[in-house]
Amino acid sequence: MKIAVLPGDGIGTEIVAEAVKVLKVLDLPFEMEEAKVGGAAYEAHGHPLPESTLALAKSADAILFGAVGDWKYDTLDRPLRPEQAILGLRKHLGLFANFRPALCYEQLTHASSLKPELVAGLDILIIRELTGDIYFGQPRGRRTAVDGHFPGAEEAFDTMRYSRPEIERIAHVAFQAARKRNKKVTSVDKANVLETFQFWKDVVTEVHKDYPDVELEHMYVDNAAMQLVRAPKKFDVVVTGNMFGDILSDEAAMLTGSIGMLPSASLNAENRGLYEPSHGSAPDIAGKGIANPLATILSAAMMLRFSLQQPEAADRIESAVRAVLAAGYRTVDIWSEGTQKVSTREMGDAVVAAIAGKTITTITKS
Ligand SMILES: NC(=O)C1=CN([C@@H]2O[C@H](COP(=O)(O)OP(=O)(O)OC[C@H]3O[C@@H](n4cnc5c(N)ncnc54)[C@H](O)[C@@H]3O)[C@@H](O)[C@H]2O)C=CC1
Ligand SMILES: CC(C)CC(=O)C(=O)O
Ligand SMILES: [Mg+2]
Repeated sequence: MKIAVLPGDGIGTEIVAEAVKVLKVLDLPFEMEEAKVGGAAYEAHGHPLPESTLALAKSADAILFGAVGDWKYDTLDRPLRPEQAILGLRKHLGLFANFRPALCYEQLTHASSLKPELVAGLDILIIRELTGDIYFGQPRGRRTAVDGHFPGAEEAFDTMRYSRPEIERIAHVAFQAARKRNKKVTSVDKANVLETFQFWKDVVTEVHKDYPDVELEHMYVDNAAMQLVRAPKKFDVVVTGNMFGDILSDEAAMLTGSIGMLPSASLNAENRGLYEPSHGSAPDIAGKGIANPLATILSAAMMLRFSLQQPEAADRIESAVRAVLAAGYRTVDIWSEGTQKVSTREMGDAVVAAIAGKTITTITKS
């Protein structure tokens, strides 16, 4: 078994190093091979997703990905920007189903910006369609407007589109996931304005006929954004398109305490997957050793469960994360009074120690 390790840029290298440490302590029969991606690959090879990196990703049983991007690349032509690497991997590998579980760990109830009673025990799953929508739709570009409010003016345009099979397959994923949970799917759309999302709603409703045991509700995205912070525990599985899912999952991250707590799995039809934290490369904190590595470590656990058939090892990682949080270890993004601020590396070390069965020093509240 081979894992392709693609750390990327910014905090990507720092957090992936901790996840790799955690995977190594499990002593499982797989090899890891690292390659550059994003801005790091652009610097080394002139392209954010070089052929060699793509070939490694295609040949591996699973991919552990950090994050890509930096403000300094924002003036590059779009095909050369670091973000094209992750978009390219999703497209080339057909990674259409993105699972973003938002769990509020008991110890982090007070780390959320919401009232503790709103988030205590939260366990929702956002399923984001990942290879369609306005992020991939063609045509797109710049041109001179021939109509609209300002004919003759320079304008930019993108294309929002979804085909029936694209919607059907993600809807099946969502209903099947809900069957293993609390049997409720909220399909988020903007059917009141966008034809693409009226179609989305119609197709999800048709697919629902195969799952009479699962409750389906439809919600407009603006309301969903509001309900997520009003009463998040009313959701079970949320299924939505690429752009709405991108935005809502960052919002949901704050229900868990921090974007540094939200892992993700992106799967294709063969259940091969790419595993990455839901956040980006965080250039504002890169190099400071303060990034929270837990989303990446928890993504590695998802990788063991979904792609590498190692559910016990995944459980061990998740239990270790609970143990270090219970012991009071906190990176700065989840720190609160009475807990211990630790660095990215110290958090990784604590998870490794917990897996190895070593006693973790409990930090007592002052
Ligand atoms: N999958 C990917 O590779 C993604 C890449 N990006 C790229 O990342 C770059 C930065 O984008 P932003 O909009 O700033 O989003 P971001 O997710 O990188 O950061 C947003 C905020 O969250 C904080 N943050 C993120 N991860 C954290 C962690 N593990 N621990 C503690 N704090 C954390 C950051 O410090 C920042 O204040 C851009 O180039 C963007 O395009 C953004 C999202 C996903
Ligand atoms: C390049 C972006 C589409 C990445 C992102 O924001 C995400 O996947 O959440
Ligand atoms: Mg995002």
